[in-house]
Amino acid sequence: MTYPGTPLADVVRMSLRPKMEVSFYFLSSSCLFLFCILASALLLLFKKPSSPTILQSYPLIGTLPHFIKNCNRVLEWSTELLAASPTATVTVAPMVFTANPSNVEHVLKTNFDNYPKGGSIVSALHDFLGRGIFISNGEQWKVQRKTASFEFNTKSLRAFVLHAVRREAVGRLVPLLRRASRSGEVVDLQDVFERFAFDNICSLVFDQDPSCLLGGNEEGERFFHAFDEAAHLCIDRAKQALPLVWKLKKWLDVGSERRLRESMSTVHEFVDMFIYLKRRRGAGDGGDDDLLSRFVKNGEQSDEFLRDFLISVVLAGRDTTPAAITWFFWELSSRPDVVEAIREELRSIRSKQGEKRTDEVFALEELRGMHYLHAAISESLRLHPAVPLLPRVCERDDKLPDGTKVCKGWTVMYNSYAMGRDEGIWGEDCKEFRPERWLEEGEFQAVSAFRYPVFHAGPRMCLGKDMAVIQMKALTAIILEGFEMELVEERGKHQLSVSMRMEGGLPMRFRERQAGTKAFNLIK
Ligand code: HEM
Repeated sequence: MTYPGTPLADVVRMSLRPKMEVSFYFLSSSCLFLFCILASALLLLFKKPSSPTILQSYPLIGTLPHFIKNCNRVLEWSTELLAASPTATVTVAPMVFTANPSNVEHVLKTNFDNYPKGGSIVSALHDFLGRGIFISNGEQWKVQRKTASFEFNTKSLRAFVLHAVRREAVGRLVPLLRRASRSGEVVDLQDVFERFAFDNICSLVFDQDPSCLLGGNEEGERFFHAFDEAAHLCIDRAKQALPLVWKLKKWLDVGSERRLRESMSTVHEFVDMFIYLKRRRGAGDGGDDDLLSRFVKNGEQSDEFLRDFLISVVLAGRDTTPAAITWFFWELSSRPDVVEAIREELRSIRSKQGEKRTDEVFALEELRGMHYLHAAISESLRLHPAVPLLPRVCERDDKLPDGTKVCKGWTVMYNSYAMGRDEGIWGEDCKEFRPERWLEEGEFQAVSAFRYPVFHAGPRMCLGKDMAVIQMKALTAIILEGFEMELVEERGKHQLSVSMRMEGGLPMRFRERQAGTKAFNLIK
């Protein structure tokens, strides 16, 4: 394994530090470049774009000033532009933003091969994810997708997921909320959900329990923090308007790039160790329902393949589900009517169970039957998609269904946040949180994934969708049956990282419910 910070980079770094000898040529061309950027940024500040769908481009520097001005608010910026565009598509060459379902279908399905993953996000994540499913294309992606789809669709994996959720919820989450409700302590529910999800995904992927929710396992905490830091620093790379800056820092092995190298190396060490232990113990010996055991048992994949694949899966599932459920609980905190409707559905399912089961957690089939809860979760994801913006890179010149021209090498970015708030797709009440819009005669009705690409769409659609919905339903049922909750500080601003988190966390106070289930003492 080679990392940045090679001997050559060290030599250069050492020689640059004492006296930065900058040539006259470099200095003058840098000044000219900076002058162009400043001049254009000023122009941009005082001048309105001439067209709502094609943003102004400047001599020499093209659309760079737009990106520099908005690189820390790409989501808000692109949403504003899309709302003002009659076709819900805006060109800021070399980028096209779209919230148009026909364009989304074209890019994600009809012309799938022409829009692989690439660009700044892939180069930013490459050191961390290697050739993992999340950023690979072509044959490399197909092989992983095929094997993973098979495993993700097995009944035994779903049962395993639910078992892990129950164990974590009943053994850790409920006692934690009970303690907080008795002491009056405020709980950051976002942090709780993130720790819960990390424990959960590590059980599913490696059969390892870092017990982050308990906060008691030193090695588990080290793994949790290293993963968190590596993921966030990679995304910070992708957000920079000038990738050259992070590439230079990486080459010099300084600042955030040094921290990133260290955290990635910690994550890689842990995952290598899990693979080694699993191979040594032999899959089938003990717990063999986790993904790593399934891959070790079924194939002859190399350790490197396994590591890249597994880290990708952890990344895909670790941030998205907690972000989604945090926003859901934020919506619930101001909607007692929705909370009551969910409780009513839970009561009605419990009443079918008969007396002997009133203190048990719900089974898979019962969770599937929760139509209103499914509608409420989908409604929250519509307004607060965990992955609000996704890019694809165009391989050959193309034209989108609405007539937008896309040149080779350009990035097409679809914005599911803007799509979720689009009147054309959802009607006049599109800004309202109204779970009923998903129900027909009490049954949940899905919509086309191209109009609602919250879990992506087409051949690369999210593999963990069902699993995530099961997890969110089970968790919500356990919390709402057992506790009343109250938001203690105003929240609602988003913070864009691996997924769309809530800025400042979600501080909640809990109170045990008299009418809640008597105990959560059984793990089925
Ligand atoms: C609410 C929760 C979730 C949301 C909103 C979500 C959303 C998404 C989205 C938008 C993508 C496309 C990403 C891209 O192409 O760059 C994706 C892909 C993926 N997701 Fe999820 N996800 C969720 C939970 C999960 C979970 C829990 C897992 C695994 C246990 C998972 C596994 C994956 C994988 C493996 C891919 C890559 C698929 C491929 O490229 O072929 N996801 N997800």
